[in-house]
Amino acid sequence: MILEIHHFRNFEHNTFNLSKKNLIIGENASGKTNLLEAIYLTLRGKTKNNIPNQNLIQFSRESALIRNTVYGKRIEIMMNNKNKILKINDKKLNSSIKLWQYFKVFYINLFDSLLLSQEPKNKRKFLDEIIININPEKIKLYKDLKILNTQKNYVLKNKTDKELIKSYDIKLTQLSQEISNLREEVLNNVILNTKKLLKEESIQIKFYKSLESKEIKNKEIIEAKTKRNIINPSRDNFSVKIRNIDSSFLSTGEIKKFSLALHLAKISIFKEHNCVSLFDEINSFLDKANLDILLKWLQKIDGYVIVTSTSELDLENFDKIFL
Ligand SMILES: Nc1ncnc2c1ncn2[C@@H]1O[C@H](COP(=O)(O)OP(=O)(O)OP(=O)(O)O)[C@@H](O)[C@H]1O
Repeated sequence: MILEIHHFRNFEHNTFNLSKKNLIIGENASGKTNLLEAIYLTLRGKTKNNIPNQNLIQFSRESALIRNTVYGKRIEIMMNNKNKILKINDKKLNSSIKLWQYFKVFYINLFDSLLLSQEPKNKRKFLDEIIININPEKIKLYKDLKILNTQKNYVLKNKTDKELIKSYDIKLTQLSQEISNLREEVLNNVILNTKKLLKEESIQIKFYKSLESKEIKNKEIIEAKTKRNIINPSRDNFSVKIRNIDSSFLSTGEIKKFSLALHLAKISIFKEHNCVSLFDEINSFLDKANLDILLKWLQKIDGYVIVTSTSELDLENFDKIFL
């Protein structure tokens, strides 16, 4: 991977020649996160948290440019305060969604390493990212769901056309079931890999489907009262038990260990060679034994693996780059 960065955050003009496995070492504020953000931006057309352009362009500059040559593709992203222009092999891309077909990208940071202590929305996001990486066409399911949801909400607020609501419910039920089933399927794969990774641990993961929740039984009353559609998969969730103890009772170190194990298990579903996995300072709070288990697994991941840290890590065969 050859990464060229101009006027992006703390990088003035920098070129990085990255091999398949890299450990980026740098002090606080040396630019580790910015480097990973730059890579992610070229592979997804936006930063992980959708940061606006003006915060990405270097202070007092008008524009930023990043080029990335990876897996036989040359991606270029130029941004100014108003827009981003994305090119792939010198051809302009109108939608960044296309990038999902070319690359599988995973970016795990401190926030992701606390997944098990987070709200259900983030757990659904975790599963949806896997689904779309497996098959980018599935984005359409989520788009269709959003449209139907908005339309039904409009009907609920403005009319009392029961027949129309019924027809929306049929379509919404199908879509919700399809999304929940996909989530359950990918979660089962993640569980399998997590169990392989943490050989000695007893880990139980349970998936809850929205359409099987108790709210659905009182659908009519709730919808009449709130004027909002509840036939959707937005109450899907999963719970994790370790040695029969719910994850909410785990220590911070344990939450990190098991959350990272889930992320590593997720990435190891992808055996293709167009994967790029980025890990931003995931080693804090972990004791040596747990860190060793995770680093061992990390070394088995296919494709590009780029890890940042403020200090050396025991990663054999990783090239070291000092910022
Ligand atoms: N738009 C910008 N223009 C110039 N510099 C910026 C811009 N945005 C952020 N920075 C600076 O970039 C520097 C590096 O930030 P970054 O988050 O990449 O550091 P880091 O190496 O990940 O640090 P840490 O180890 O503390 O997480 C910071 O000093 C930050 O203030």
